[in-house]
Amino acid sequence: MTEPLLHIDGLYKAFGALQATDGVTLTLLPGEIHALIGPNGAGKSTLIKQIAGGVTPDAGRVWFKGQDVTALSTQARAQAGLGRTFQISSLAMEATVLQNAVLGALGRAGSVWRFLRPVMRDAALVAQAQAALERVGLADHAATRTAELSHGQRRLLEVAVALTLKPHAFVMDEPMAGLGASGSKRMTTFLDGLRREAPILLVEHDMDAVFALADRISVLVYGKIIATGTADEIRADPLVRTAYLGEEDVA
Ligand SMILES: Nc1ncnc2c1ncn2[C@@H]1O[C@H](COP(=O)(O)OP(=O)(O)OP(=O)(O)O)[C@@H](O)[C@H]1O
Repeated sequence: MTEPLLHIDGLYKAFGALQATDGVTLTLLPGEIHALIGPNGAGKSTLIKQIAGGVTPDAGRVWFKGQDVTALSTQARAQAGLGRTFQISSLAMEATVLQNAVLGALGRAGSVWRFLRPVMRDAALVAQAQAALERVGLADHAATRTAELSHGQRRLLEVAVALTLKPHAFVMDEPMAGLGASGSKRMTTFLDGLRREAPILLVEHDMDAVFALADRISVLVYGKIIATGTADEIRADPLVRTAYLGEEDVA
């Protein structure tokens, strides 16, 4: 049997009386896009934060490439090859596109800001950043101030930033959010190709993208996974139809 790259084993997280994740177990296999869907407030972002670091689980373990990473910081998980894109932009808006990508390649943020000038003279880092920009189609915008990018371009830049660390797996929180039809299509095509190099755990509300891309879909409702399966299995699942997908969405 194929070993999962990422194995989430019984994760729990409560915020006061609210059980945001309630014993979530799932795997991410090499080469796949595993989409995680569910209504607003189901616990998807909390789960992603527990996987990538940032939210410490009350119980449960996160295994990445056979290693227990539950106690590792977000940065250590990123350095270990777990790439992440955020729901809310983590880009430095006043920096150029290339500078953001170089910060990504450095694997750190914030505190490194004051060292940015010397870092921009590091040829290897800059080359790594440029290669990532090339892959997402932003090479021509390297010198552009990030604030001047369109929303869709910023989303692609976030993916490029994550790519600079050459991740072995991705967790992505709503990469399609706010993209127009053409932006979504472009991102869908990009993610479709990316899965061969690094599997993707994809949290996404855009059902067209989810059903077009996902090898497997898990449905999270009130912090619990109520179903996992292929797009066809999920469409046909009566529990999912009742709990989440409107009949019109699955027709
Ligand atoms: N830091 C926090 N403190 C208190 N409650 C929180 C915190 N983070 C999340 N919650 C609550 O936990 C529940 C799950 O939230 P979460 O953001 O994980 O859901 P989600 O499925 O990602 O929702 P959406 O699709 O709207 O992004 C929600 O009721 C939310 O209000």
